[in-house]
Amino acid sequence: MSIGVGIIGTGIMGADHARIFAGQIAGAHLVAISDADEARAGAVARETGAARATSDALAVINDPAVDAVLIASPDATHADFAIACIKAGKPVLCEKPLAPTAAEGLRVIEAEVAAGRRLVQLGYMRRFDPGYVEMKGLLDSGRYGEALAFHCVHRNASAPAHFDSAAAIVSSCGHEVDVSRFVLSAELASVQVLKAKRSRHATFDDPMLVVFETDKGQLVDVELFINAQYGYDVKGELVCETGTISFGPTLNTDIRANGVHATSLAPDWRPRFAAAYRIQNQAWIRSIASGVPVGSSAWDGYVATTVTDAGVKSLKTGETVAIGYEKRPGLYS
Ligand SMILES: NC(=O)C1=CN([C@@H]2O[C@H](COP(=O)(O)OP(=O)(O)OC[C@H]3O[C@@H](n4cnc5c(N)ncnc54)[C@H](O)[C@@H]3O)[C@@H](O)[C@H]2O)C=CC1
Ligand SMILES: O=C1[C@@H](O)[C@H](O)[C@@H](O)[C@H](O)[C@H]1O
Repeated sequence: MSIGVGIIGTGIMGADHARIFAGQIAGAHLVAISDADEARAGAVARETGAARATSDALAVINDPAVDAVLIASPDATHADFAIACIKAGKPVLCEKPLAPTAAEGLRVIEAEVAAGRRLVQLGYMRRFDPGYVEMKGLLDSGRYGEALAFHCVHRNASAPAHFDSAAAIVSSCGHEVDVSRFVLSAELASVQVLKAKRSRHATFDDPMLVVFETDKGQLVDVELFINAQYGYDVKGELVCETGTISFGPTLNTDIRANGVHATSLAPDWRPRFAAAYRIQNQAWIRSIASGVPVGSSAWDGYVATTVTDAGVKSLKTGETVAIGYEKRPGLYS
């Protein structure tokens, strides 16, 4: 059986997901595409072979030929569309974040708990990135002892027009929140956000250093630099008791010339995490067929928003903020 997929939002990410579904995913076919800009939806539908294009997201969710929905519209729309999918009984792969704040994210948890089954997967695709997966596997093997600290670097070439300091914490650093919980199998207990000297290319606090302490006493530090100019660069180094684990170079081209040895960098996240998006989307389709959820759940999405809420609070004061969570419902145990 082939699963009919509908996509909401066909900007940078939605169009990329549509191309991934059109060319690289088994067991699924594109049915309907929506974007507030109908012409944009139409262009992506023509390019990817989706049957229908509309400006009405709810028409996609309620389309009888759509079995599952991918949400790639702006952050503030995610919770309402995810809840509409849950009410329609349709599995949904919702781009991160679950919502801009934990209060909004909790509404999705309530809807899913009321439905009594897991329908939401969050698009924290780093859980499918071969580098992070291997890092977690090596840590879990026990060969290097306990993880003590996790150094992370998250640099973008330039910020989208709508970005500010809080968006950098929610939308960019949210990835490190999710992937450090995944790699370390730990919860984040506190956060402190420190502002570095502001780059003259930035209109908000950039770079920032975000420091978390886990419930196991480990430190996770994230250099967040959204206007780094030179390219997209994501790094991670795990410091363990008897060794360190980091993932390899980000792109494939390796140049030796003029006395310099250089590795090319992606301009943004799409080429850097191409494998992760493809593996994530394929895993989502398989999980719909098998009924076994994979990846980040709505609960993981709620946790990430709770952590980033605390980060935004720390941003204002510079103080360390303790992070408190709601009780985890049995659906997510
Ligand atoms: N997992 C990842 O690595 C990444 C995830 N994202 C997430 O993906 C989402 C989309 O980001 P981008 O594609 O960069 O944004 P974008 O601005 O390029 O695209 C958003 C699209 O949604 C459309 N839209 C707005 N309201 C809508 C509505 N009510 N119904 C249907 N369409 C609507 C807009 O017209 C636009 O075409 C965001 O939530 C963002 O946080 C973005 C970049 C990378
Ligand atoms: O999710 C993403 C963007 O929204 C965000 O703006 C970037 O910083 C991330 O690297 C990318 O993966």
